[in-house]
Amino acid sequence: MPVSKKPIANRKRKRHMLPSCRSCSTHTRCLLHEASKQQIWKMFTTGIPLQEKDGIFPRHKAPFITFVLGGPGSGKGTQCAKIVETFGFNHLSAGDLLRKEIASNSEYGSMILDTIKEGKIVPSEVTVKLLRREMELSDNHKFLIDGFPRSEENRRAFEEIMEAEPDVVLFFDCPEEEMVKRVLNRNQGRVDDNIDTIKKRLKVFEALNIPVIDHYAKRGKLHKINAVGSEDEIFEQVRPIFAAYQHEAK
Ligand SMILES: Nc1ncnc2c1ncn2[C@@H]1O[C@H](COP(=O)(O)OP(=O)(O)O)[C@@H](O)[C@H]1O
Ligand SMILES: Nc1ccn([C@@H]2O[C@H](COP(=O)(O)OP(=O)(O)O)[C@@H](O)[C@H]2O)c(=O)n1
Ligand SMILES: [Mg+2]
Repeated sequence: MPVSKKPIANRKRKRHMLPSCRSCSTHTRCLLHEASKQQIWKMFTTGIPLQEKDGIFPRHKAPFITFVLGGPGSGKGTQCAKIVETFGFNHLSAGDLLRKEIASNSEYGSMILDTIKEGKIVPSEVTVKLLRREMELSDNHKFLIDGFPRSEENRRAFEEIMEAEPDVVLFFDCPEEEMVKRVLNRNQGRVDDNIDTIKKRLKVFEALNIPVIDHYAKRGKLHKINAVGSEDEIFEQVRPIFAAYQHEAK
């Protein structure tokens, strides 16, 4: 699955420009600090660029947020790669960020690993912090947030912490049989790509993710896509959605 193509040097430069914080010992932890968050999100939500005196490099564009939903193996990651290529979004996969956290031996690593093996949902606070850090570091204001929110708890945590809502929500609708087949053939060495975990994940999807999908359908934000067909056929359903928003998202 593709990760951000942003050069590392760029990330370091941005971190360095963030305000130093009396409560935190490093610039990285400072990203999670309330004051920094409020400044960035004040600008994100009002669209008013920050001044140098605000302590962070001025940005000029409000974020354009897309949530990408669908069951395990429905093709979210595959279609996100195509959207990135065609429309230039920053792809943030919640699952990839959690897996990176495991690989980096973070304090949450073993809890995340156990949760993923069980097909359950990691506490929202952890996932939203990871997403927030990536969004704060991004030079790109167009975000594809893949595999999130997976529960009403995820959704509410994002809204509260980020003080933002998605502009667009995509739902890749795929029959269970097809999802199971795809996951079992995925071949990426994932600990959760086995029949036991996939069965649990499908139950969790029905119980926790469908209510989120219903929520956005009621709010008129949901774009339901038939996820059966070739990758290109599916992308031809996705393309017009972003083409219609292209002016707004620029
Ligand atoms: N339209 C498709 N038809 C068949 N296989 C697909 C299709 N789209 C993706 N796949 C394959 O299915 C597997 C799951 O796709 P992925 O994009 O990882 O889904 P998700 O992120 O929703 O779990 C991958 O091996 C991928 O190559
Ligand atoms: N918002 C999220 C996203 C993923 N996850 C965890 O990460 C696992 C893999 O998510 P993923 O998005 O990479 O999975 P796919 O739908 O791509 O197969 C999920 O089954 C959850 O255990 C989570 O807890 N919360
Ligand atoms: Mg995925």
